[in-house]
Amino acid sequence: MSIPGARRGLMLVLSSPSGAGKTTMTKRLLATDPQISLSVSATTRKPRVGEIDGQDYQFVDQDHFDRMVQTGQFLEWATVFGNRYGTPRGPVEQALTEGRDILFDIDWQGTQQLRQSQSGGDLVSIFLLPPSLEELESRLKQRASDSADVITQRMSRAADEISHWAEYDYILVNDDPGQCLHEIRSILTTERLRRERQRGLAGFVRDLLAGE
Ligand SMILES: Nc1nc2c(ncn2[C@@H]2O[C@H](COP(=O)(O)OP(=O)(O)O)[C@@H](O)[C@H]2O)c(=O)[nH]1
Ligand SMILES: Nc1ncnc2c1ncn2[C@@H]1O[C@H](COP(=O)(O)OP(=O)(O)O)[C@@H](O)[C@H]1O
Repeated sequence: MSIPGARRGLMLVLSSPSGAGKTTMTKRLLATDPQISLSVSATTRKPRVGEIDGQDYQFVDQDHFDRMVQTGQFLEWATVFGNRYGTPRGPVEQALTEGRDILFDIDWQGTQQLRQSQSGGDLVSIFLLPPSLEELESRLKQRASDSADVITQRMSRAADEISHWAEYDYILVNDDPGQCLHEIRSILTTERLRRERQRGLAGFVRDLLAGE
């Protein structure tokens, strides 16, 4: 009798208003869980100091992005803060087929599109809230990667982004980062065990009952 092990991969989405901690949680999760890999988005945004092309984002110009749209290379794409962001289709489809999990740091527009896609059943979505708007602003300032204008623009969009909270499966308040990571890992552990994701269960139970 073989114990069921292989399962379908899942798509774990992390969304939040800018500055609430998606990138921080993404990096910590990737560093502690070898079974999940990041969907590297393409963007027309300019790289921040320390961001690596091909690792944090695939940085492309507007023409290149348009060509990717026209040739159907995106699973979803959206305009956020005046820049375009999109999820390349190929690596996601390959990961799911091979039973590997994939992590997305994308906004509510992208999450809606993934939910409606063919792979919508493989989606698990988490929305991160900041403990307060004051704390959100102080995190954006402390990150020191954006100009004052950009920070104002991101703060003015925060309420709009937060208004989509109820579209997500799980809501976490990112106060203590260690606690938040623990909660994300707990969700992942539980979702991996869902009956419909486990392959070979029916055969396992049949053999179990037959005493084999
Ligand atoms: N729809 C969509 N949104 C994305 C994608 N990649 C990043 N985003 C979102 O775009 C927004 C801006 O990202 P970024 O410029 O890195 O700033 P951040 O908010 O500080 O992470 C965030 O809400 C990201 O989650 C993508 O491929 N698709
Ligand atoms: N729980 C937390 N407590 C305090 N600071 C945090 C926490 N999570 C993230 N930060 C800091 O806040 C800033 C914004 O976080 P980041 O992960 O870049 O957010 P996002 O990707 O959602 O825009 C960074 O400087 C990060 O180090």
